[in-house]
Amino acid sequence: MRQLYSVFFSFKFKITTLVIALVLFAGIGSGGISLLIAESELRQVIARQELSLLTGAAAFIDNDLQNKRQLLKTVTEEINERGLPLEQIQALLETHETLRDAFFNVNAFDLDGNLVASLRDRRAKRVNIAERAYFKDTLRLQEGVISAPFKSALSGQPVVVLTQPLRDADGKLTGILLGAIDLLRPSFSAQLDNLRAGADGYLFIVTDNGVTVYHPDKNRILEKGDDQPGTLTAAALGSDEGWEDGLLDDGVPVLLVHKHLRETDWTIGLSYPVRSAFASMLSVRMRALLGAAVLTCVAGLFGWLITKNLLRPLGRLHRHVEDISAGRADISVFDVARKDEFGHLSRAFYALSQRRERAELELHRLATTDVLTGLHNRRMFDALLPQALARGARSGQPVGLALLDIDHFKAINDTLGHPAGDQVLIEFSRRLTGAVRTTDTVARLAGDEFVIVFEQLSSSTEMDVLGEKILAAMHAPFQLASGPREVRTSIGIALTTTAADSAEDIMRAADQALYGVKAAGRNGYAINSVGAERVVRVR
Ligand SMILES: Nc1nc2c(ncn2[C@@H]2O[C@H](COP(=O)(O)OP(=O)(O)OP(=O)(O)O)[C@@H](O)[C@H]2O)c(=O)[nH]1
Repeated sequence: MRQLYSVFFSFKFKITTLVIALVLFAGIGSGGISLLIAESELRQVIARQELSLLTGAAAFIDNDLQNKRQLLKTVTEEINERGLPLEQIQALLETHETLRDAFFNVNAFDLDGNLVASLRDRRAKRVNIAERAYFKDTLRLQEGVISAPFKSALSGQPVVVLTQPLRDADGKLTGILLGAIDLLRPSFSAQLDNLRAGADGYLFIVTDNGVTVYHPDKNRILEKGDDQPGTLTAAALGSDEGWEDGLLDDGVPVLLVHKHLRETDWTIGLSYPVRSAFASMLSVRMRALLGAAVLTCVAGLFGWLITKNLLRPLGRLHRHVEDISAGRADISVFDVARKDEFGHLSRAFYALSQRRERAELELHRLATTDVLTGLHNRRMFDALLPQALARGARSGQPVGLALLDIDHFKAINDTLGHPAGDQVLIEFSRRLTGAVRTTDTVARLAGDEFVIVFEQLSSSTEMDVLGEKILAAMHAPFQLASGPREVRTSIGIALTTTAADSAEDIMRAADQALYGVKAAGRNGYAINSVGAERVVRVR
């Protein structure tokens, strides 16, 4: 749990999360923008494609209406030119086979709107169309019109009629000729039924009043469509041609393409569900999302590996600091040659550690050195003596220890003052150090008490020479500020006899020897062996 917690808060985790977030942002951002652009382009392409399909359908209907109108006009002109009375029109109509193909029925009406001829049924019931708008319009305009779709009184079918005015030889109106188109008959709708947009798109035709002229669902023919803003009808009637987004009654989003017909006030529309219109785009989108997800995973993995690799020097630096703190390594492990930030950090740590090491050394020096003389102090001596004894025990060579006390030092202090006493102590130390080998250990124990440890003694007589040498070193008067001063010293020397002799043993023996020298009048040395009861007075 704790490990998991530290992973979450690790720099590595944060960087990796950042990398993934950036990749996601960039991926989704650029992918999304590309998809949007592509979708918008594709929408234009599809809409244009559908509009061209619709233009073809519109041209077909326009041509069909024009041909029918032309046919009706030709028959009307023939009637008018021949000055045929209304009662002879029935016979003439029956001679024109093409009328049967073009129209569901062709009728003639007199000026009162009464039926006078019917191509398909001579005995058709005598209907009156005087109140029909297309009848009135034809008489008023004295030219042919196309009616709004309506339910035929004769056939009961939804129809649209084309009219032409009939005239006598003098050019006076005598009635109208009317060609009916059955909106449910294949001759009108078959071609449109075949024109479909995809599997679930369809064509429809509405009049300017929003009445449905054609719809694949035949029940909707003659229905007045909802022309509220946002509906298919409103969109279709909105402009001459174009495309826009729409919604079906059941909320299905559709691409709506529409075009106004040339021959009449109808608009042909095409409703194409977005789902199938953009099926290829949607599949591209899915694949793009999948690709982005895979890319994100791969980027995350690479981000993790790269971050891990990049941060490796930081981990090493951390381990080095820990190792140095624990004393397992020294500061040379820092990689100060690196040129990057980790190099800067390593160099900073190196410098910091160097300063700390120097401070520690200084602290150690202060703790183990006698400030006045610069010799080892008592603490250091206590540490060094057992080491020297251990070395002697290993090599089998005796260890010698000389304990020194300046004779009547108190008198120097008392007569010449403390600073003169200090001067004597300093000069005494200098001469003492000069009289012995550099490998011998010289320390100031306290006040005017000094000690020397001798190692690797070749013979016990060597200590005699050393005693003499020290006495001789002090022989010349000390040059003090107050003038020259004789300084003498008493030396008690002890020698180890067995490897088991301890620091206390040899100190005690040296002390005994020193006591002996003092008792004998000072300014001399005596040698004692550890374990011996008698001090051998030498001088
Ligand atoms: N100037 C000076 N005096 C010190 C220092 N440390 C201790 N003393 C003095 O050294 C003297 C040591 O006196 P002792 O060793 O007891 O007396 P002594 O006169 O040497 O007598 P013997 O050793 O018996 O000859 C004392 O008076 C201390 O005050 C120091 O650092 N500087």
